[in-house]
Amino acid sequence: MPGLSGDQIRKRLDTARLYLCTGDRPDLAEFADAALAGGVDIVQLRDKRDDVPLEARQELAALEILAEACARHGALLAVNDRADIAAAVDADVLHLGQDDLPVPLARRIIGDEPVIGLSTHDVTQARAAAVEDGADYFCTGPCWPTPTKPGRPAPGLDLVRAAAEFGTARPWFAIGGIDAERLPDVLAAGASRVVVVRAITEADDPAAAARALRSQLP
Ligand SMILES: Cc1ncc(COP(=O)(O)OP(=O)(O)O)c(N)n1
Ligand SMILES: Cc1nc(C(=O)O)sc1CCOP(=O)(O)O
Ligand SMILES: [Mg+2]
Repeated sequence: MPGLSGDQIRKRLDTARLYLCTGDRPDLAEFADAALAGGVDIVQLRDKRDDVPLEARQELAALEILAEACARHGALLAVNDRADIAAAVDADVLHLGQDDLPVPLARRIIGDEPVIGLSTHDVTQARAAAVEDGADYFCTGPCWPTPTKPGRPAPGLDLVRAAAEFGTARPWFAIGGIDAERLPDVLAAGASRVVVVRAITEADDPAAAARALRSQLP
């Protein structure tokens, strides 16, 4: 099946509100189907148990499963960190952190079609991601300290408020410690898009958990 064009990917990114990062798991296909049915717009494979990334072959196998689920639901498939893997699987999205490959170098590897996202953790980084050429979207966080990213200091909702004040047209997402109970505070701080891990991956009913988040988003 041919992949989405760059224009199609950017249109879907514009309307995306709920972004899920998930590790590999034995029920990955069923889990992804449930989360996507609940309203997830973008799914990223992010498997860093004990901070150790997956071997490339394992990552490819898991991404093949997620690619099928995303295609079934019209969602975007995201690869974390690795431009080579994103290019190999024709991913829609490559997500980079501040210590990963710089955006222009990753762009050389993946070409013009996929979108690139960038993590930011303070106002200087967020402003750069909002105004400079390069990233197509950015994330601000963590909103709360989170065991999913141990040791990462949380700038909290102050960074969300600052990002909202930029008034950028570039899509941006709040991340870190967000669940259905905390989401109203994140929205009140000015975000309209969120990324979650545990709020869906640890839910007994991933579809219901995704719905509980999606129903609060604009
Ligand atoms: C959508 C999204 N936002 C932020 C991150 C975190 O990226 P990074 O800081 O590179 O940390 P790791 O996830 O690579 O451990 C993300 N992966 N996805
Ligand atoms: C992967 C990641 N990146 C963050 C950042 O601030 O860039 S916070 C985070 C973990 C988010 O997991 P949860 O929803 O379980 O708290
Ligand atoms: Mg990274």
